[in-house]
Amino acid sequence: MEAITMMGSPKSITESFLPNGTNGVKEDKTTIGILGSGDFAKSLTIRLIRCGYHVVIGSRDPKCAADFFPHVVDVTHHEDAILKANIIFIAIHREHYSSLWDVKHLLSGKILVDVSNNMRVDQYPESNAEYLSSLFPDCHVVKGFNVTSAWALQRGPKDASSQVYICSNNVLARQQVIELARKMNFIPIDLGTLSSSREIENIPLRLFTPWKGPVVISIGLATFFFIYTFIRDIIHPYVRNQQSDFYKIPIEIVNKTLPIVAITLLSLVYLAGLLAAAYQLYYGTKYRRFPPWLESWLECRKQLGLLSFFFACVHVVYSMCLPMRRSERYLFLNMAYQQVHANVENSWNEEEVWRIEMYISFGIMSLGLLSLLAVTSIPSVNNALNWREFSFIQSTLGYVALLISTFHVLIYGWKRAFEEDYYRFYTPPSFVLALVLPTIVIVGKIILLCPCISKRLRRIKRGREKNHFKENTSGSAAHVSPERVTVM
Ligand SMILES: NC(=O)C1=CN([C@@H]2O[C@H](COP(=O)(O)OP(=O)(O)OC[C@H]3O[C@@H](n4cnc5c(N)ncnc54)[C@H](OP(=O)(O)O)[C@@H]3O)[C@@H](O)[C@H]2O)C=CC1
Ligand SMILES: [Cu+2]
Repeated sequence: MEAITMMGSPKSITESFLPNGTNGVKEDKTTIGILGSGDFAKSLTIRLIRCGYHVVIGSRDPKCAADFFPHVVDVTHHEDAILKANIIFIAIHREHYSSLWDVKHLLSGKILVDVSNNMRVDQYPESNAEYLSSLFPDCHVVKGFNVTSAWALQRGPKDASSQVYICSNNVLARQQVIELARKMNFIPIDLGTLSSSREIENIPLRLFTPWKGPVVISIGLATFFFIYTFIRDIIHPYVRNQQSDFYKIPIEIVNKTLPIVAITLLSLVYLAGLLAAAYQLYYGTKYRRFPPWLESWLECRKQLGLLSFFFACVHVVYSMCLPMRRSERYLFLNMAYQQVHANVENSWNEEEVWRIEMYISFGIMSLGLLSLLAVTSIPSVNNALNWREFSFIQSTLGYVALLISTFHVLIYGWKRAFEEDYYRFYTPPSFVLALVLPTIVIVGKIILLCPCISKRLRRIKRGREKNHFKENTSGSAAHVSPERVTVM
């Protein structure tokens, strides 16, 4: 641990600067300094005051800045503020850090909390906190609080759900700031040394990173199947028979697209695991790294699964609303009229009745299973399960869900696809496209379940294969093995 010299009241960093600590501040309250009087400084001040701290603001123009702070806040010059506090938040942008150069001698030994963010990921060669530390090597720079917004800070300590990531090269300074964060009703996460600050600075710039790939895939699939179904079910009949079915676009065409996307995404979840198993079988080891594309695919299975669940849910809502449509009523009345006209008393068709009953039943069952998979992917639920239980639900029941969904699609489409119109043989109906991937996955799983293959796979997973040691010493351990990653 490096030697620490403190300016201001406490002589050692081990002394507490927090409320109820014996830091020698005249008032019972601990003084926290903030340099800068912008949005973040204002919100931070409010939160600190609410949590029982005394705040001193260091500003270039204290007179002007004082108007924006409650009267209990001491708004003063940088020099004065630095002398009055030992934990000092640097609430100014990185570009202006060097303006503190003049007060460098006063900052020596203080804990500087760097709260800054950047505009872009990895904007500068070194993180802002590391830059601050290089400017003021005699200070203990702690990175933190940057993941919270000025708005979230103002909402007050009642909203005690937000996490803040803290790191510093000085363990005691880090502990002080962690304790401060806790007292401010944040959940502090200790990320170790200042080298983590770059990662912490990149956190607020992330925008649903793990979701990007799966969302792009879903949108791509939805667009493709929508256009395909539109051409096939609307444009083709129009060109061929001048039949105008454009009214089907908002509901029927969309509702044909949704289940295809749902089942394709669910197949992608399990296809990744199958490919990983095939890879391990091929190389005879689990200690070989997967190619990067497969690794990323395995890592986004949860998002793919949840998106599949989302599309399935929307499909259910659309399907339940089908009878509400005016078009459905007209078609129904027309059919009844034609039936009367043809003098048919009873149009009951046993085969059709069974087909639809089975179709709906399989649909409900697959939605039930998908819901179960989605619920067990919630971290708190997932933590309550042991690995075997989790793997049973996510793997075994997941495959059952895929099988049932496949039946659901098959029962719906087979009759319409092969009996209605000859042109359907030339262009595969959407439902046939929807069945390509699930069929590959189900057949792949059946092959893996063959006794000789599953026995070999089990040996590989237990690390008992002959070439395991050879591969292992080459240092290419698979970080994402198929059984290690959350399936959904
Ligand atoms: N706003 C937010 O929600 C969040 C902000 N942050 C970080 O907090 C820091 C402050 O952000 P924010 O309050 O929004 O920014 P503002 O622009 O609102 O305030 C910055 C403050 O820095 C001081 N300042 C401006 N120019 C200079 C200069 N040339 N030299 C010295 N000091 C200067 C000013 O204070 P004065 O005139 O009193 O000297 C000014 O009020 C930034 O690093 C930002 O990344 C982090 C998370 C969220
Ligand atoms: Cu359906």
